[in-house]
Amino acid sequence: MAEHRLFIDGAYVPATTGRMFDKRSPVTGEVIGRVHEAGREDVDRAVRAAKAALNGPWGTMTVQERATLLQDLSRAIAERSEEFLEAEVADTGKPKSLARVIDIPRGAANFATFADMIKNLGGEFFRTDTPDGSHAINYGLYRPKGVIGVISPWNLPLLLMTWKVGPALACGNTVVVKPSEETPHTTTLLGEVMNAVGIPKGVYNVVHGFGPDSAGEFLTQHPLVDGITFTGETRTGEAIMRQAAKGLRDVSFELGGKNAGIVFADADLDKAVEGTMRSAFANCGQVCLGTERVYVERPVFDEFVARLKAGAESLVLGGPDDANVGMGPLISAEHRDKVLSYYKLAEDEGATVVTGGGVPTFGDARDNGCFVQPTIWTGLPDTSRVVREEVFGPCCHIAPFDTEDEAIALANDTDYGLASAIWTENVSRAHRVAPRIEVGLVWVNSWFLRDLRTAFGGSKQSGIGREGGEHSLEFYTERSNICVKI
Ligand SMILES: NC(=O)c1ccc[n+]([C@@H]2O[C@H](COP(=O)([O-])OP(=O)(O)OC[C@H]3O[C@@H](n4cnc5c(N)ncnc54)[C@H](O)[C@@H]3O)[C@@H](O)[C@H]2O)c1
Ligand SMILES: O=C/C=C/C=C(\O)C(=O)O
Repeated sequence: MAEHRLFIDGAYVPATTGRMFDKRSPVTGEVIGRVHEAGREDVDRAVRAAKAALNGPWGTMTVQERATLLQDLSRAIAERSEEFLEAEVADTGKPKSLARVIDIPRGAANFATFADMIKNLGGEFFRTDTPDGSHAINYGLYRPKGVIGVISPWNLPLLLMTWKVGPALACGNTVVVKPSEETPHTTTLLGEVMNAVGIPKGVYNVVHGFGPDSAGEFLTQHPLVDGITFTGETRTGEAIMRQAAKGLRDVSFELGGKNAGIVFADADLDKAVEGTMRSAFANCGQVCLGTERVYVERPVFDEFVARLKAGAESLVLGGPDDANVGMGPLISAEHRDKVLSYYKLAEDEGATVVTGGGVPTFGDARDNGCFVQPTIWTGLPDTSRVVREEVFGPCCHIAPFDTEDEAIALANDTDYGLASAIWTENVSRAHRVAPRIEVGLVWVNSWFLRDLRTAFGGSKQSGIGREGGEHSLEFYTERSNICVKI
């Protein structure tokens, strides 16, 4: 059975608490790992190691040397991709067919992309006239922010953790990562790769544990942590922001969503159905960008609902190794209880259950896992909780609309502002509607199509700040302006 220790100052160490917690398989419910739970003392050691590493060989490396190391790291992840794949699917239960094309390659790309970008980071320059008839020159420089606390979730563990660690290291910072308690494996494994390629000790540290009164809180409260980057639930973001307020530490947050898909009658319905299938059910609906509200123009409403229903009912459910499987389990029994509570609530609120709404039976060990049926509802009012709250499961509600303005108003009628997908073949309409959706990311005739140079993040309660491309470099650095009187 896998045992996940902490990774501090380049070495795997047990937690000083002596405590461990179980990691269960979402596919069968069996215990598949034991995880060391870091205490305040362990987190303090990790943060101090990260602080010290800023002044070690890492701190004096040239940008070119750092970028070369990160390219080596990216290649090493790709070379060990089968190992990362096994670790990721064991923790999450997601299909290998998905993790092989999304999670693991992005783990490698997140280092390569920012290794390239950092080499081209320029700066601003101004020539300033002075009253004595001479002038001054002002130029901007970037420094690493310092020790970055990285708190990551369980839905895309390696992808989302490296999305932060990649640019943080490219900018010369050091990190202490607290991965989700549900998915400790790939973050721990990455420590081996860091050592193998020669990233100096103390640059990458991992502490395991939970949030409140555990490693997450100890890390975000630590006074030597200079910045905190967090992906997870909106309510957790609020708690972390309070913790970061002490000492005025900077935060970058990627939070929840209640994302709308808008399907116009002029859409290519094949594309719209295929895209909505992925956005609602991929990763068992556990993607922050996923579509949980679909608005469909009335003339194609019935056909769209029927085709999405057929698609959902054709999905094969099961474990990671079966190539026919299109949907795995939810992450945990606890999360399944939450999702099933929304399935029940939808019925209590008067939904028509188009398909699903329950738990599949397999007649084997998977019955002890965390599977739920892909589920589609219609008929709920805009005020219902199921239409307003993030479920984070394989489900969506579909409602009709009659006009473009109505579709935009419905899409914007939410506390969240992460992403949206618009389906139309009318290019003018696409450009007219997309800017009016109050979200950080709008996809037209696609979903989760990523270019890592672009701004990524959410408005309203979906986040604070943007990461991606130059936005990541902005968050993970401090600027100095140097003013030289001539
Ligand atoms: N916007 C995005 O890019 C994005 C991406 C992925 C997931 N998400 C969101 O993440 C959520 C699902 O992930 P989750 O359930 O792991 O989220 P979560 O907020 O429960 O946990 C995320 C991390 O925060 C830690 N944590 C919890 N309480 C803490 C505290 N008080 N102090 C410090 N750390 C604490 C957890 O241990 C975990 O590592 C969904 O809401 C989803 O929308 C958003
Ligand atoms: O579940 C949320 C997915 C987030 C994806 C990214 O942060 C990304 O693709 O960089």
